[in-house]
Amino acid sequence: MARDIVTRTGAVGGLVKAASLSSRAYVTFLAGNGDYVKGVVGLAKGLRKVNTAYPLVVAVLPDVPEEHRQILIEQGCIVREIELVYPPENQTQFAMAYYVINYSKLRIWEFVEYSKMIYLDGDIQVFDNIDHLFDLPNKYFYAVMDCFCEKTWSHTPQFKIGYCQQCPDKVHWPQELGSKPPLYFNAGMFVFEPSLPIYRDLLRKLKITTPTSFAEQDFLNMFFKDIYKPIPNNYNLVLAMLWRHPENVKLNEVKVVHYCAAGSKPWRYTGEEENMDREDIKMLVNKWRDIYNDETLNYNWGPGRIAKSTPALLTEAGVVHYIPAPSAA
Ligand SMILES: O=c1ccn([C@@H]2O[C@H](COP(=O)(O)OP(=O)(O)O)[C@@H](O)[C@H]2O)c(=O)[nH]1
Ligand SMILES: OC[C@H]1O[C@H](O[C@@H]2[C@@H](O)[C@H](O)[C@@H](O)[C@H](O)[C@@H]2O)[C@H](O)[C@@H](O)[C@H]1O
Ligand SMILES: [Mn+2]
Repeated sequence: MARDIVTRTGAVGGLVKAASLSSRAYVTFLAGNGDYVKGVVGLAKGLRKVNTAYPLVVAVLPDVPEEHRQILIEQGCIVREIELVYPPENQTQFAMAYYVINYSKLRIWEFVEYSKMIYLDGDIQVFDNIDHLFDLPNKYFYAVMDCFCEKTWSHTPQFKIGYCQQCPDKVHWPQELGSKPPLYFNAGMFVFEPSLPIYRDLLRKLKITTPTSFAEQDFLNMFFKDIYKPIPNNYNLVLAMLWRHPENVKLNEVKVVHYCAAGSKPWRYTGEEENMDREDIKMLVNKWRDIYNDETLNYNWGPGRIAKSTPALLTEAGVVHYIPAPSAA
């Protein structure tokens, strides 16, 4: 492939193009001026801890303040501003009101300077190296299957009859409901190839698609249903799996944890919500915090210049804001 490009577009252009075609990166998404920036800092440090060979790109909406962008740059992230993507006018009750901003995740298909990317939500942590996923065959969309058993799914036929793709033999899909729903992925983590034609097709189709409760996750499932390939739960442990399908979880083999259950965001965890007093949840929250607070995982800018510590987690006196001073070096 790279050789073809060099002959077609001349040596220099071709080499540059070939180089970019082989470039890979992790990418996450950050919106607002709230505390999700801590999630992204934790993710950056977690990827460093597992010695990934690839950078972390952060797609930020315009409302992410300069102070937060600086914190991310300080931690070695590549910060790229993206524009908001509005869903079509709708009366949809999203499962979470703020899901409306999640459509902006679609902008990452425009990052064509990368040949392959792994998208990770800001509330995800990577505890084992997953760089090998970049070598999965191209032209497919890889992600972990979601679970339909949380009450966030109570509006769906699956939930109402107790059907879940995580245990398809427990409650069979009844004929009278028509064909079984296609395999459905959690959009907190996926392996994809940026592409302008796909990007344009996504935005064009979004304009004519009625939004539904899981916002861009539902839309991405519709859009990629013909090329979606499930990967093992170990690559995106949706926390609810621990109490909904414990038989499908081997905690010591889990590589990626997705803190998406209500009350589980480690940077604001109090332990008060349902299931949050479980020992496995407490262990996973502490694992995330250990990485977040580990100063040795701060970005190393070279001799004598290590990134300063990250914004402190909630302290008794409330959040301690950290504003990185411009470096002397
Ligand atoms: O105020 C917000 C809400 C969401 N997000 C981003 O959007 C992703 C999806 O939202 P969330 O993870 O909360 O959804 P869940 O996976 O819990 O349903 C987050 O991980 C962040 O990357 C953000 O940056 N700021
Ligand atoms: O905007 C829709 C969101 O939908 C997904 O979260 C949901 C979903 O996984 C449900 O199945 C769970 O029950 C629920 O807890 C969880 O929040 C993605 O994680 C997130 O990135 C984002 O796409
Ligand atoms: Mn999430």
